[in-house]
Amino acid sequence: MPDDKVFIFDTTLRDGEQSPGASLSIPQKLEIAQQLATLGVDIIEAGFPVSSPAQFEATRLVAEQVQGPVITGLARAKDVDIEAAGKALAPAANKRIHTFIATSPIHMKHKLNKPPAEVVKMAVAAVQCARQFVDDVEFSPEDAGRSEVPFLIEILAAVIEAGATTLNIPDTVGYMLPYEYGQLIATLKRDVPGIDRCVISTHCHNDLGVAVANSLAGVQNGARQVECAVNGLGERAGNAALEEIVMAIHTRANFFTDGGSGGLTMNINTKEIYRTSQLVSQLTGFVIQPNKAIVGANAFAHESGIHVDGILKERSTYEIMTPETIGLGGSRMVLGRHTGRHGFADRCRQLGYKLKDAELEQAYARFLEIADKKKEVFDEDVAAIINDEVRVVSQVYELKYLHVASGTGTLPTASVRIRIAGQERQAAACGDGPVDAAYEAIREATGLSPKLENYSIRAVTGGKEAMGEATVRIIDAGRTFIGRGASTDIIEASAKAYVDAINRMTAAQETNGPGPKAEL
Ligand SMILES: CC(=O)SCCNC(=O)CCNC(=O)[C@H](O)C(C)(C)COP(=O)(O)OP(=O)(O)OC[C@H]1O[C@@H](n2cnc3c(N)ncnc32)[C@H](O)[C@@H]1OP(=O)(O)O
Ligand SMILES: CC(C)C(=O)C(=O)O
Repeated sequence: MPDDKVFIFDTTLRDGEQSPGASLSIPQKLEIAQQLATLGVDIIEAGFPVSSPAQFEATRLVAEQVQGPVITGLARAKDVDIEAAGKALAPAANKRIHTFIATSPIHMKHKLNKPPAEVVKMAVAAVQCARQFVDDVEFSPEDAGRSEVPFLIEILAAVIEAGATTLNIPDTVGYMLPYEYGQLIATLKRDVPGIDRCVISTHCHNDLGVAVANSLAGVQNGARQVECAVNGLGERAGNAALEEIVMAIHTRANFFTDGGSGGLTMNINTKEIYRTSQLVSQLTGFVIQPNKAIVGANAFAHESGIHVDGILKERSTYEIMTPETIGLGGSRMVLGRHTGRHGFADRCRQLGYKLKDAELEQAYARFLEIADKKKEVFDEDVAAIINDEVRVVSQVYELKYLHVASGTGTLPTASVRIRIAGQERQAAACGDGPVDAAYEAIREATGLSPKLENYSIRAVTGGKEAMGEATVRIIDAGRTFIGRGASTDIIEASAKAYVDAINRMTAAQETNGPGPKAEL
């Protein structure tokens, strides 16, 4: 077995699913298992077969249908558990039984109510029983992190003799710190007789927020299997997050020196990481926090002026890995109160605006005012800023009067009066809702019917006096125009936005010049 390969053991479907509220149906488990195989994990822990008929069936179906990874199931050090695991795993081409028993004084005394010698006997018997079903047997001394090291050495030596092939060292309650966990792995690797015939594995929980750091310390000290779960799912604060482990090893491969061979390898196709993370989040309903490493919405987002400037000049100034490596389309440049001139100018260019220096300065000043009021400034806002600040459009159409009637059991109707080049025209119309009715009446009054492509409204200020700001995007003869309107009355804001877009469309038609992507 090459010593520079790290095996990724995914326990999303077993320990991950033990997260309160994360339960998955059998088809959902199968879907995740197939994606884990596409991601390239080496081992999938599909469930705890004895614990329920659904767990048994899910493990059996994963064993039957998922090709590639080794499929494993968990079993206590009890014949009934091991037999259930053996049966559920039978259809798998590559299978492993993972059996465990607690070894810490606290667990042995209070939970198992058994003396250490009996625990050793149960562990040995469990491994021997598992070997009757499979050649590949993993043993875990549960709560190893709080176990006495001489006892760990004794029980691990005994299970190796009994036929265990992987020795997993769980920090079950996330108690250990990285240096300590690394030293534990180094000690076991050095002192357990026969351990060189086995793979040493980490299984770290995140109660102190150091599950990934502990796992990496384990790898640094000779562990070559890492147990982890997608998005860090798992009991309590979760397990080591698969995506973080993989990208740490991928990005810093040479840090984990390995007898001079240069670095560590894995079987993972990192480009599948984002897709896998999203799938698990959607199916479990566990939302990913925006600042989560690797897969959070902000993991490859930049807003601060100095950072964006650096990134635009050379990506590696602020990105230690590329978003493409995990299967994302690219980095996200967010416009907000921290954006600098370089970032703003770049976005204007991307949107198709060619601004002179003075125009850019004027637009940037207005942008900062808006950014101070909003968390994020969108492309539509940039278009509106440039429209308002830089390109003053003549108001051919002006909304003079608007009346809307709508409510439960009422057909929404609107009447408008619009001033068009000095003359006023009135119209009334019905619609699917008050905004639709108002737009229909405006179309009627102006005689123009551009296609409405997008409509959005949001509160610009807080409280019950909040200003609503409507943004519309209309299309005419293949050209897009953005209009904006603000009012404390959201229907009025919507009508103003539509009229604004029509004015921009009319101005562009009059000059008939080639327009950028979003017309001014
Ligand atoms: C650290 C971990 O993640 S361990 C895995 C945790 N996962 C789960 O618990 C999965 C869901 N669990 C279940 O479905 C159930 O708890 C079962 C089917 C496993 C067992 O259910 P029950 O038989 O009703 O027992 P219960 O869960 O209440 O208690 C656990 C029993 O197993 C014993 N036990 C716990 N771990 C082990 C072990 N590794 N080997 C042998 N016995 C064990 C306990 O001492 C207790 O035995 P007791 O009844 O003699 O006191
Ligand atoms: C069963 C073992 C590996 C476990 O989940 C733990 O100790 O956390």
